[in-house]
Amino acid sequence: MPAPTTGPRTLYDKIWDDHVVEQKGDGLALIYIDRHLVHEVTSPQAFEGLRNAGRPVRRPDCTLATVDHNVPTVSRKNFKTVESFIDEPDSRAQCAALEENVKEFGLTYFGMTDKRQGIVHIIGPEQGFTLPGITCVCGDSHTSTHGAFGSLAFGIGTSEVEHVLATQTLLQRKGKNMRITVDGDLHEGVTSKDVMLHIIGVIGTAGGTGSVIEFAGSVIRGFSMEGRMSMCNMSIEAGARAGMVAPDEVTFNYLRGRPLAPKGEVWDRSEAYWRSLKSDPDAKFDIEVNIPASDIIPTVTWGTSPQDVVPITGVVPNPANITDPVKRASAERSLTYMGLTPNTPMEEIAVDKVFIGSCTNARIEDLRSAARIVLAAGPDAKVPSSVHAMVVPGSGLVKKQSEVEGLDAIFKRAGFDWREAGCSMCLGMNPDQLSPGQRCASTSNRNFEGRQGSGGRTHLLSPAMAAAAAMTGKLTDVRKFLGATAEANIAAGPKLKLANALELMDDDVLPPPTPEKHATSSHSLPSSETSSSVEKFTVLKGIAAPLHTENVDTDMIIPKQFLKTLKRTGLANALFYTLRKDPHTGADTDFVLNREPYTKAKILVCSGKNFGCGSSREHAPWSLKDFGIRCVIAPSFADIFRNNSMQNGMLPVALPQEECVALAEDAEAGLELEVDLEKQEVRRPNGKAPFSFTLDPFRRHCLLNGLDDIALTMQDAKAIETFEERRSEMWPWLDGFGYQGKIPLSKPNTTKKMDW
Ligand SMILES: CC(C)[C@H](C(=O)O)[C@@H](O)C(=O)O
Ligand code: SF4
Repeated sequence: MPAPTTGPRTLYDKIWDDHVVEQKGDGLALIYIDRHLVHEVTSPQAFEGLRNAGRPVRRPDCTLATVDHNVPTVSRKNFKTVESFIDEPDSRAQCAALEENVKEFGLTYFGMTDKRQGIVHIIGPEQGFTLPGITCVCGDSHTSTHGAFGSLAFGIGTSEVEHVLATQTLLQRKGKNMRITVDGDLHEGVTSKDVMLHIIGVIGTAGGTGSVIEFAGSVIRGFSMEGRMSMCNMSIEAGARAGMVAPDEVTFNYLRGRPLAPKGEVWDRSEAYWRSLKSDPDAKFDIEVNIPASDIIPTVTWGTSPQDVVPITGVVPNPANITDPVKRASAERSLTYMGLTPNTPMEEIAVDKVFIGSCTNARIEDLRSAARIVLAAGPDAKVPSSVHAMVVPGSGLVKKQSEVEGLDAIFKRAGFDWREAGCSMCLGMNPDQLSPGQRCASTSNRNFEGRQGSGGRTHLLSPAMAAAAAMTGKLTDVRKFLGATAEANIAAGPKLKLANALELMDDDVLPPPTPEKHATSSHSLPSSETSSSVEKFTVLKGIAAPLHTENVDTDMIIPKQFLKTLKRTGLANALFYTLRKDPHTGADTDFVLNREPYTKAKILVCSGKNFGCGSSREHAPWSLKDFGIRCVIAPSFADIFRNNSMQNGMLPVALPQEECVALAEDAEAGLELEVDLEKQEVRRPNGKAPFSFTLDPFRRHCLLNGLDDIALTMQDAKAIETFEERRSEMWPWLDGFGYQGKIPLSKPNTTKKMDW
């Protein structure tokens, strides 16, 4: 057994210690993964890797798949097959590929006709697949959502998806412990979404980089599981690897009776363990942030980064007041993109679309809070004809519950569009998209350029605020929908029958999955003979392209339309597509990578902080590599992007900002740089002194030798088997996740109290 952290421990330390299979030194460890969620966008290349290597999925009983990003949200009444239902060929191909893969590898799958289908981060908790104390991963950045249960949950790239499918483990470096405490009383109208947007505004989108955030304080304790999930969901927008909340009565009450949660005596045992999952009173956090609840009022974003927040009572900021030139230029660009004039009151901004949905805010409580505002507007209030407002429940079960409760009728009566479950307009990989110039009040989590559709403008806000915007046609302080008149309108509205979600989960027995081709292997790892596909990185000399942008998000590196590929290659043209192509003519712009000599760049030097923030798409490093860039130099990197790069033989070099600025000047002059990984230095032209950098020794060794993680992990087969034996003894509820025959299933407990 590896040595656990000594002394008082944080919740993160405890979960980490409980999952270390093999300590690799220098903070790096092979950790066991208890739960793996899979969706259609980031899995095809991983399954292909398994297929090519003849590897089975090691733990189908710990793996759950669904389709969410590409699915159309129109009625499925006439659904026959994915092939006939999805018009767009690439979306169709990705969904069809997942259907094939789950059959071939024998995985449990909630497909488009299954009422449990939905956004991967909604269905995991809903089913009780997500549990306290577990490690949970998915090829998706918002896996952080599941941390709300007191689990260590984080997004991974496609190479890591393959690694987990094959070995049920991951090589991970332990992050920093960060605690954000929100204490005090919240003002009326302030929700968990406002709290989180406010936090991101305070710490910035790189504020949590390298850390796992534990959310604490009376405000978080007072939130429901839905509220906690919304907060942990957006930990990724705060730059963190994961977010978590210690489990408590709220958590246990939510989980009790869920189809895949432990039952009977096993429940009692698991609950006793879960109660030990909290940070020790003297545990040390590397970073502590305290936020007074009284500082927060309903919040909305004005720009193209989630940190661009302002109270709804505020005005559009004026870039002229920003002294840092990179930041000022970014703000100016954002305002131009958003079509906003400095100093405009936020409440004067008219919207064309309202989107209530996404893994941040498409749970039952979110829809109830939006419906409440619609009711508060009065019996005859309607969404103005200039606005298209849509509600997209996060899962088939959320949809069903809302319909039993009558929420759909409230929305439809007021003129909202009521849709089927999926990611929808959060990202617009399906037909739900903004047109250029359209402005949307959105309950999702990212307001990046082009996120909801090329040229589309996104303002992030809470479900209640989104509903208020839908009713008025402009961004609106939700507090205008509170008070005596609002209460009278709600009281006079339709009587709602609050339903119990558990009663709708009648098909709680999952058939044991049976693979069509690959035998499942629960106790032996496949051989490590497959040759490594990772290119060695030793010395790289070449043209460096300068980039002066803060927060280079992954949607900017490669927009969503290119995520529909089933391959890892052919993405060179997709790199920085929206910056490289004129949206109207399709002609090349004068973006740096379109100019000589940078069309041949091998290195990218970014002078602004936070390169690669946003999604877990490995397509970002794939497209850089395909273009010919194998090294990015920047002041800081988002964690997932950094990992994804190294999985592909690429080197992310973090240097102090002033050194990045100096290298960008060399690059501007068209001079070559030389990156030497052995010596850990970046050599500059004209005899200027080199800059040193450090990379952790293990990753450096792997890159220098072109070693691939899966082959390395195969060598730890014995340790993994030993870990699994111990896991079955200590946490038996983690084996089999409720498959018939493993853990006896009883009918759900239906006594849960329901509140608005
Ligand atoms: C497609 C997926 C890789 C991506 C993510 O990781 O976040 C998506 O869910 C998103 O929200 O951009
Ligand atoms: S952030 Fe949006 S696109 Fe990504 S998983 Fe959540 S709902 Fe889907």
